[in-house]
Amino acid sequence: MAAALDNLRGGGVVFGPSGSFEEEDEEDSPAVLLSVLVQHGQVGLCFYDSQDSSLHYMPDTPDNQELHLLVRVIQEVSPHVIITSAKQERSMTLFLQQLGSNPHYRPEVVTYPYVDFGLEVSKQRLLSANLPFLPTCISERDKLSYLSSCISFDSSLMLRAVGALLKCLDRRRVGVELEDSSVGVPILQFHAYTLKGMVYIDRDTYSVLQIFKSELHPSVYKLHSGEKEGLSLYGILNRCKCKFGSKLLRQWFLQPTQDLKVLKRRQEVIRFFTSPQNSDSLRTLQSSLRNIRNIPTLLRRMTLSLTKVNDWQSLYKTVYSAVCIRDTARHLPQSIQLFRDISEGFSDDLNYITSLISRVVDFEASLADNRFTVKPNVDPAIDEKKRRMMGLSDFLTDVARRELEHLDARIPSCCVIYIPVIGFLLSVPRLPSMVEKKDFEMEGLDFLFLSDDRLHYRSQRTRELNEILGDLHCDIRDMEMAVMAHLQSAVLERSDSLCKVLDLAAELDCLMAMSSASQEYNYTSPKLASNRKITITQGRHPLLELCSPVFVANSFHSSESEGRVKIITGPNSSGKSIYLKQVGLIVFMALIGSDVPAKEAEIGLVDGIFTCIQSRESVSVGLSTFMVDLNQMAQALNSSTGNSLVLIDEFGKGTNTVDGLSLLTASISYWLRKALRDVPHVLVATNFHSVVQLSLLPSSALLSLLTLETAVDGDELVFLYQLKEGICQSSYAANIATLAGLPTSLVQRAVEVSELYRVGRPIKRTEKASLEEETKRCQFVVEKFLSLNLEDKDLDVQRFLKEELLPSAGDLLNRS
Ligand SMILES: Nc1ncnc2c1ncn2[C@@H]1O[C@H](COP(=O)(O)OP(=O)(O)OP(=O)(O)O)[C@@H](O)[C@H]1O
Repeated sequence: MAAALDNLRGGGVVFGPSGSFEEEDEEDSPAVLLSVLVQHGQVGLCFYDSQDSSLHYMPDTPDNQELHLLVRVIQEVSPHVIITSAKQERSMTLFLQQLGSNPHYRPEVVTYPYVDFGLEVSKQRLLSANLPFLPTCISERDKLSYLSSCISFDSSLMLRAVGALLKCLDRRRVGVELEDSSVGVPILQFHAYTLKGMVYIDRDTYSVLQIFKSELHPSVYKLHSGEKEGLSLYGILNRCKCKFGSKLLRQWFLQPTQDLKVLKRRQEVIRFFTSPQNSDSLRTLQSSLRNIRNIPTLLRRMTLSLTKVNDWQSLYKTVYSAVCIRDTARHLPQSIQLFRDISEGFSDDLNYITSLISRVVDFEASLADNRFTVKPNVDPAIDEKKRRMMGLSDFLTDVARRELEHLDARIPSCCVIYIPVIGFLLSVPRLPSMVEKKDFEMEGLDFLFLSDDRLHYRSQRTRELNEILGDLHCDIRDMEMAVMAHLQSAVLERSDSLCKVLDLAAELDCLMAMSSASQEYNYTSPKLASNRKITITQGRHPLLELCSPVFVANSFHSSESEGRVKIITGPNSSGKSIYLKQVGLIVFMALIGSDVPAKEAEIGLVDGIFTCIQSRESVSVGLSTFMVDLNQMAQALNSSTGNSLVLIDEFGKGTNTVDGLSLLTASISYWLRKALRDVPHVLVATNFHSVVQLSLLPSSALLSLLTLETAVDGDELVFLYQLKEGICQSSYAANIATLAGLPTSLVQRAVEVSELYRVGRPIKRTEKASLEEETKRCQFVVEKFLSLNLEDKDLDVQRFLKEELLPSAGDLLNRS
């Protein structure tokens, strides 16, 4: 971190510690104020740029111990003021200390009490901020709804940082110094900020694409977190062997990148391990990786001298395994950067540490005694003391015999024992006559205690033994602790090498995990390019293909010549959403360096994946489902660029059909009317067939219409899941409803109403009698008919038919 921070140079004005400008002639220079909060490995930040009065926010993102991400943000933004909480995590304190020691860049650091970073306080500050683009009469509730489309309310750390930033802006009156005090600092626009090279993906996208999916564990009360990973992309790719590998993989998932250098570094390793002839190396390395333990925790314990026997064992195993990994990596092609880094980066310090530990620590004895024990021949003084300890029992028997000669004749036997800290004692059995404490007194002996019906005394002889032999046990212990302290400092001196092991081992672990998944699921290595083209040949959905016995692969081509805006229509359940998500997932996988489920793929790197797919209702701001939809659409419309991927599924169905359809049409038209280079890759799945049937969209070479094939077999609708060009002519809703098990009569009535509605004829209400009544009526007619005497000359059959049978039958016919 120190090196990275040393590279930081402030641009423009440098604030002095007092906040005053140091360069007078730059009094009007714009200022950038950055507010940041770091908690539990996550960074939430935002900054205000006074040049255009804009507020930029970065959704909460995981960062490592050294806060590399924050360093990069500060490098890129060069804030003049950094606002943070007075209550900080250790990583942030270290970060600020390092920042203070950089002579080239000295931003002013402002700390506010932790309460200024409260979530509710922040929301209130945001609501009362000067937002000139909002109408003055807007209600607080509407304001909150509107703001939730400008700034991500899901990222609580970032939102809390916004609160502190607004407080600072207010206090300093940035840009409104000469205005009346009632005029607040204006915020003219909100921007989502992503580091150069990073890809924007919000939390909803992670959830709808099932990149992560946490499920509550059934035995939740037994577990700490109570959560486990459900069926998700992370779940199927995470085959890491060490905890740090899994952690790094999660970070890669949360920070997809456009950096071709990084991605190609990952791809070359995956390509190597997916080749069947290298599977032996993969297995060898994976078995060594299993032993890599949490090095930072071990080192921290060492600095606090809290190292336990288990820690020494873990450290030894870790370093020994690291040496094995290095030896294996040295035999692998050194043209692959990671193997070269491991061969060179795993230094001889590791050999030194392993040989030192194995020479010094007696693991067997340590485990038996549950304390650090030194092997023989490490320290002659310890060996000598231990020898004396060993010979002590014979010697003490001798002493005891001589002591017995001087004792009261009633005492049948005695022994001399050694108790650590207390020293040597004379131990004699208690006689039946010894009842009271005064009975324990013996001449020339000092009574100490009674235990197990034995009396313990200090005698002249045991006093002498204490002086001559000292407290042997404690001495040995102290001396061994001194050896341990030496060993600790020898290890700590080489902590840099150990930390490097962890970083490279975690990277290797992730890449081998991704290689195993790629091999098992038959993925392919995508070609990465920095053009604006995405070509996926016979792509598959990585999760559905695992659950479905047959999966139909589909291709995706998006470029200026093949169209960048695709509208997919198709009956319900025909596979539209799956196709949309599969494209999103394949692009995402390419952006983390993974292989992808397709026959071939060429992915032009995208700067963001925006989704407008129904996920969950946002409880954080109390928005309706439709409002969440609109927020997502607003985000996609406002923030996507010509290099983004936008996935829209069923937008507009949360409101009245015509309004939903209009909003969807207007949104697609907005993109189609943009300059060619600004049109993102857009994929829209919709059940509003009128969008294409009524030709509501402007004609454009960038627009292509796709549908998913189905076939009708008699009354039955068969889904073929095959994508083809064209428009879906019917929703086949009736067939699907029957497939779903709705009563036939109900479906028939729905078809009838739908047809009447389509041709514009009146729809009459039906009042159907209950089945019971109908059966009664039928029975009545049949009984009447059977009771007729056809031979009766007076029988008026005509009357019977006209007056009794026909009205009942007509009634029945009308009702059926
Ligand atoms: N390519 C495919 N191969 C095999 N089965 C598929 C494929 N695509 C979809 N399916 C199956 O079809 C089901 C429905 O797919 P999906 O949810 O994508 O339909 P949809 O067209 O989006 O429906 P709706 O319009 O009702 O949302 C999936 O759960 C899956 O079982």
